[in-house]
Amino acid sequence: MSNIRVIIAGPRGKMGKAAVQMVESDNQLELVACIDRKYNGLSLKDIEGLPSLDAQVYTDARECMSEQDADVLVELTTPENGYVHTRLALEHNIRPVVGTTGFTQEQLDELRKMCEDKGIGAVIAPNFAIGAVLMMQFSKWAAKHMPQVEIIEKHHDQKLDAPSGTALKTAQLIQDVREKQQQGHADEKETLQGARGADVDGMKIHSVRLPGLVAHQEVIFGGHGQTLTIKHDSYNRESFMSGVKLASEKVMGLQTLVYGLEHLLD
Ligand SMILES: NC(=O)C1=CN([C@@H]2O[C@H](COP(=O)(O)OP(=O)(O)OC[C@H]3O[C@@H](n4cnc5c(N)ncnc54)[C@H](OP(=O)(O)O)[C@@H]3O)[C@@H](O)[C@H]2O)C=CC1
Ligand SMILES: O=C(O)C1=N[C@H](C(=O)O)C[C@H](O)C1
Repeated sequence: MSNIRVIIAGPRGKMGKAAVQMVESDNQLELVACIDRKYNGLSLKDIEGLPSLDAQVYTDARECMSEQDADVLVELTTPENGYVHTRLALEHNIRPVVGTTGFTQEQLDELRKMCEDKGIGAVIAPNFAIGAVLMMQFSKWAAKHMPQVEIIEKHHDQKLDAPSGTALKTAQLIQDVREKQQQGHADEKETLQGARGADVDGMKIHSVRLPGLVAHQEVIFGGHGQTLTIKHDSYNRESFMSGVKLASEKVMGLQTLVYGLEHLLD
């Protein structure tokens, strides 16, 4: 089988660097180019701190996608740029594999429509770590039986979006099995705004940002005389790479947009 030709957007970022290394060491995937906002017209090997690879680097995403005969775009930048790159990829019949979080529901709906109109696949995964995918699925199951639930997500202090994509996806999965309901005392009042966190149908989401953290989430369920905590920790960016690899392979056989890695697991 021929290689899957990959463009990576954001190769100098924390996730981008890990993705470049993963693709470099993989037999099925081939890095053909990168999209970087600082460097243009160089080879990856000319950029300090990146592997010695010949892939060409572009600042202009449109130029990159027009010139390169690529199969997949691995998008790991920022919410704003990520959306633009994902649209551009679909316009060029390049399948997006998106780790970037912070897209709005309207943007997701628009991208899904583009995929369906064109009959090509895309994967948008709020979390590529298998443990996080299981944490979300277990939480959905638990919420059927213990519907009083709060989510605490903790991330490094360079993160742009809050709450995290993982926390939002967890809340959406729980919404599928839980009726909207008031949690806490009916007369509860915040004496300091924000004390009770963000609200999704009565379920609260709390976002912690501190140096030293990578990506962590606890989903806490309360019942009579008991609590259940489902917790996941990513300690490094390699934890996400088997998911990026799986998505880059599976997206080749999709004709629509898949939101969440769970849809690609057996
Ligand atoms: N789905 C998942 O499993 C995971 C998703 N994420 C998400 O991935 C994204 C990236 O995270 P992370 O690597 O930690 O962030 P970083 O800030 O470390 O990296 C982002 C990179 O994108 C670059 N960039 C910004 N704009 C552009 C552009 N227009 N063109 C090309 N490159 C651009 C930045 O460039 P510069 O260095 O010049 O600023 C930076 O190098 C975030 O949205 C994060 O939430 C993170 C971890 C896991
Ligand atoms: O920005 C991050 O770091 C992460 N972002 C994703 C999210 O918003 O859920 C995935 C993971 O939590 C790391």
